[in-house]
Amino acid sequence: MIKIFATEKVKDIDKYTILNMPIAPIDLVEEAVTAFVNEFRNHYSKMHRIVVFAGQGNNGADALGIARQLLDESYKVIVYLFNPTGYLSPECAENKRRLLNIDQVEFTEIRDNFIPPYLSSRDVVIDGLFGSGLNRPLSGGFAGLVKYINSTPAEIVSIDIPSGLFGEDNRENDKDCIIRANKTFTFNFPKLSFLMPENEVYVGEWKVLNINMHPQAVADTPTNYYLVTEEDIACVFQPRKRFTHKGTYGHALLVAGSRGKLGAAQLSAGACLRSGVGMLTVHLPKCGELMMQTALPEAMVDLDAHTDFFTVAPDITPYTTLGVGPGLGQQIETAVALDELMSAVIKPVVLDADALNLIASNKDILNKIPTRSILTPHPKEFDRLAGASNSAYERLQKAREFAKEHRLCVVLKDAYTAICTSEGNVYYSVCGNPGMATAGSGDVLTGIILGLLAQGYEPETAAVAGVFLHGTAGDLAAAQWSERGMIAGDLIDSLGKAFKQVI
Ligand SMILES: NC(=O)C1=CN([C@@H]2O[C@H](COP(=O)(O)OP(=O)(O)OC[C@H]3O[C@@H](n4cnc5c(N)ncnc54)[C@H](OP(=O)(O)O)[C@@H]3O)[C@@H](O)[C@H]2O)[C@H](O)CC1
Ligand SMILES: [K+]
Repeated sequence: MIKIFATEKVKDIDKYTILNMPIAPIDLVEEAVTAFVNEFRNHYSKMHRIVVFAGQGNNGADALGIARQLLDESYKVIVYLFNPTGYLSPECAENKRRLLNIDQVEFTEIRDNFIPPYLSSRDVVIDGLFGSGLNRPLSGGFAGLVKYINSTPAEIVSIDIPSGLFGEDNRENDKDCIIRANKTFTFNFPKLSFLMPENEVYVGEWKVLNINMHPQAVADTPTNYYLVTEEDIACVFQPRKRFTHKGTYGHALLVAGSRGKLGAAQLSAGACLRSGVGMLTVHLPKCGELMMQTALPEAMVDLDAHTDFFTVAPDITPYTTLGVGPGLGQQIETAVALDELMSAVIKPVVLDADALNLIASNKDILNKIPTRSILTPHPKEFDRLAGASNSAYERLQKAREFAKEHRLCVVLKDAYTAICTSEGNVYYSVCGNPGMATAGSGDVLTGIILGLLAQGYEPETAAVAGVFLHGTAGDLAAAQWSERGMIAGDLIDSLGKAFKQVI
């Protein structure tokens, strides 16, 4: 897991690193500078003019160091250092001194008035005005400068974080006074704000660059936010032992489908079967029998009394666990049957789609859901459950509270899906792609998580690993069929390869 720290915690990690590595602050900056230049070189040739904007703190120190290293490599660079208060951090002052050692460097230090340079689409701006030390929204001259840079056609690359953007909560920020970068190269871990859809316009494409941090400081510094890596998922899975049988791997019950939405049941069931489950029974309205038995001979079918939708809670004794929701519909009889079903279960279940919509309009059911159950809402479904939010950040905080209050695991689906556990932790998966924004994709995720839960994985593990495998399958499907050409069924077809890649 990569820990995602609040920006103020980074300072503590820096301090610990400087004291215990030991490494001098100026050398830490130089590491950041080298990491940035190594990445920058891969994207921008010497054909571009590089215009560096540096601030007074260590983000500015990075910027001045980057200017120096790029000049050493014969890039054409001009540098503006903004120093309205006349104070530079020690590392910034030292990097200014080192930069000025270079003959004929084009360097301007601005104390008050500033006439901005003309910037064309061939220029690349390096934004090193403010980094993790930003402590209030930009105003005055800095706000004007940021607005000017944004108004030009120049490409913008931000150091660590776009200037003006906070690392976490931007609800109170002035949205016009934030650099709109094309790329952000950030140090050691993504900032939480990078994972919010509303900030994509500022962050652009982002990449984490590793610089030395003391491992003990990283290990000891607490956080509630984590980025899941392939290695984390690889070690979750136990090898399947030779002397095992289908009973070893659980018997899942999927309650899904209604007339016109039977495909959701089929997709979810297919994904569940491809996730290593021992047996799967699908509880369906009568109209789904032929389709399910034909499309998925591996699945067993348990028929509802009704022809078109779910009306009678099945006996759950034979099953290890159950998943409810894909394509279920929202009939009153379905709500009653769901209520009955939730009253009968005691072990964690997976709830998705219409199961969540029914719960949103019949909140009593919420109290009947077994603790540590997994809910997989997309943003609109979550808003129906917990009330509307003005931003993804606000929704995330609500999802954390909701998960803690109801002792559930909330999988908030989005470009970067957040898994919020009842302990208040959030696990992010950043694999997957916009090709997965297609009908049935969520049904597939429900099936995967159900399959893992039935095999006995802890609910939070099943949720995290399920989301990761789903995203990996999505990336494999996009590689084969393209983001536009892929459909949800391709995710199921790619699941086997996803397991092979991850484990
Ligand atoms: N481990 C790492 O990740 C490393 C990161 N590095 C780089 O260092 C910066 C963080 O540097 P820091 O000096 O802490 O902060 P900033 O450069 O962002 O600037 C802070 C100064 O800015 C002033 N400030 C804050 N908000 C505003 C504002 N809205 N308007 C004007 N001025 C503002 C603040 O001073 P005040 O006294 O006015 O509050 C600070 O002086 C990190 O982002 C990386 O780029 C290192 O290179 C090494 C390790
Ligand atoms: K910056």
